[in-house]
Amino acid sequence: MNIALLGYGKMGKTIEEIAINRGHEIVLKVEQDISNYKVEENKIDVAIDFSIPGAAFNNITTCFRKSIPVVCGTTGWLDHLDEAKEICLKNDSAFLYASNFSVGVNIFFELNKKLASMMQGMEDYSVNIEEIHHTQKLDAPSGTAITLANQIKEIGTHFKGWKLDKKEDHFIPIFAKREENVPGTHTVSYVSEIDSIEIKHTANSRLGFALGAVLAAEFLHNKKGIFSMKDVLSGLLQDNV
Ligand SMILES: NC(=O)C1=CN([C@@H]2O[C@H](COP(=O)(O)OP(=O)(O)OC[C@H]3O[C@@H](n4cnc5c(N)ncnc54)[C@H](OP(=O)(O)O)[C@@H]3O)[C@@H](O)[C@H]2O)C=CC1
Ligand SMILES: O=C(O)C1=N[C@H](C(=O)O)C[C@H](O)C1
Repeated sequence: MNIALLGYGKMGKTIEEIAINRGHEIVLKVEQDISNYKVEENKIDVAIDFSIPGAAFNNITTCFRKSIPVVCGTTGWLDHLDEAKEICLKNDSAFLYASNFSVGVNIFFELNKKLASMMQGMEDYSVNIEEIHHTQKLDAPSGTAITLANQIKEIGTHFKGWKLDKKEDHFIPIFAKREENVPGTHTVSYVSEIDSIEIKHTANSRLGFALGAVLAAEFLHNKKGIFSMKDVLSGLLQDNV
């Protein structure tokens, strides 16, 4: 496949390595405002966006308008996600967004839902989420932590949403920490006076995120519509996990 990389930082470079190893070609690297590039001249099969929160929406909708399918992992721009999906469908293109592309985190998402439903009605426990990332990260909380909180909110009907770095009634607290060189660690804890129950995912490098993004791009090639990592991993993540 001919792949365009929208964003060529830590993730863009890791994706390039994996994509080439899997026999793909990188035909375009967008590192600044996409209007400075002649996107249509590159016979792009799929674009993969790991850029910055302020650029993702413009990058991906520019591709949709040229009927280029997009895999997007950029976090921190989700207020515009529904609008991006609309523009994708209007232009008969294809889109796959995930707050986290690693297979391990997608298994962790399933565990999170299972634990949230087991903890329903356990009033002695309060839930909180902690995420730890490298100090260059632009957004907080992480997109993955927001996905975890939204999953808990959908199951535990008394939650109205989440709050960053503070405890408030009816909201799930997300504590965001920044430490040198941490690729991404997420912990969901249920705490009572008697004991604590925790589930935790630790990324040891960026390879898992990048491999997942390339698998998603291979899945999206020649498709139209809106997809998720559940579609990519459907054989692996069965409903009865
Ligand atoms: N969904 C997932 O699985 C994962 C998501 N992420 C997310 O991916 C994003 C990128 O992460 P990461 O690679 O670590 O970040 P980096 O900061 O290393 O890379 C982002 C790159 O985008 C460049 N950039 C700036 N403006 C534009 C533009 N208009 N168009 C294209 N590129 C631009 C930056 O250039 P410059 O430095 O010159 O500004 C930088 O090189 C983040 O939002 C992060 O949260 C990260 C890992 C996994
Ligand atoms: O910025 C990062 O590095 C990461 N961002 C994603 C997020 O915000 O959840 C995914 C991963 O944790 C790494």
